[in-house]
Amino acid sequence: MEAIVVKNLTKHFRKAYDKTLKGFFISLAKKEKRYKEFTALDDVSFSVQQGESYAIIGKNGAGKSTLFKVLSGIIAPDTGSIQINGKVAPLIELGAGLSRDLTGSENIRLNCAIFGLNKGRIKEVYDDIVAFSELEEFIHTPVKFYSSGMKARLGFSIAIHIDADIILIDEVLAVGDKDFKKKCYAKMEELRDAGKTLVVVSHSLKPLRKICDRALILDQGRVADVGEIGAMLDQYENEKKPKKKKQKGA
Ligand SMILES: Nc1ncnc2c1ncn2[C@@H]1O[C@H](COP(=O)(O)OP(=O)(O)OP(=O)(O)O)[C@@H](O)[C@H]1O
Repeated sequence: MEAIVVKNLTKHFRKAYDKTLKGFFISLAKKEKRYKEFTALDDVSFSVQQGESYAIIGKNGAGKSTLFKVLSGIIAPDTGSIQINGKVAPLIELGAGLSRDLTGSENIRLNCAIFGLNKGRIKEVYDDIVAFSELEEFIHTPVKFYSSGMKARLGFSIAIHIDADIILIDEVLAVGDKDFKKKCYAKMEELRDAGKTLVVVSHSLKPLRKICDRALILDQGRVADVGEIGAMLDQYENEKKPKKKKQKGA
């Protein structure tokens, strides 16, 4: 059975030509268009099977984060449909979902409640969340004083403990230290083996080879290819390599 079915998603953004105040008034006086339409997602369709570990790869600006935001319901697509079968834990932006003025501890309780855990279940998972995040010393400190790595630890730890069926992970591990990243990748393998569905965006391709079953390559908002992880990463890495200039006389 499919965990996620995405059909013909399109998302446009408006980009300002000239963001200065002067530019704004000049274009207003000239009755010019002040924005150009930019297509971040262009007719994107794919599906993720339940229990599958799925990578989304692509260059900077390819549309990966936009796709994740649409999948998590943070932004609406212009056209297309998304069907999600199961409870989603979105881990999409560093610190997203964490309230700056609340402590780590308060954020854990708040997020667990938002994701539907009852008091008893929150009590059960609370210690595991704190232990996995390794933030025991800072758990009563407001999150606004956390470093980006600390926020990533807390966010990841909450996301994997809220009894979700589908976990969306967007590059949040980029800021973590080496040991914590290793621990997270091992956890992701464990979650996959336990039958959870994972959708991962990362520029660190090596761990994806181990964790994921399939990958989708996004290129300028379009699906360039979908296939088995090894083949997709090889294809993507080869395309990324700068082409060697031909030697004269060669
Ligand atoms: N809110 C927005 N308003 C205008 N343009 C946006 C907005 N969000 C994203 N974009 C544009 O959409 C394009 C895709 O951005 P997105 O962040 O989805 O790419 P990405 O593949 O995640 O890139 P990266 O690997 O650098 O994180 C970019 O050109 C970006 O500037």
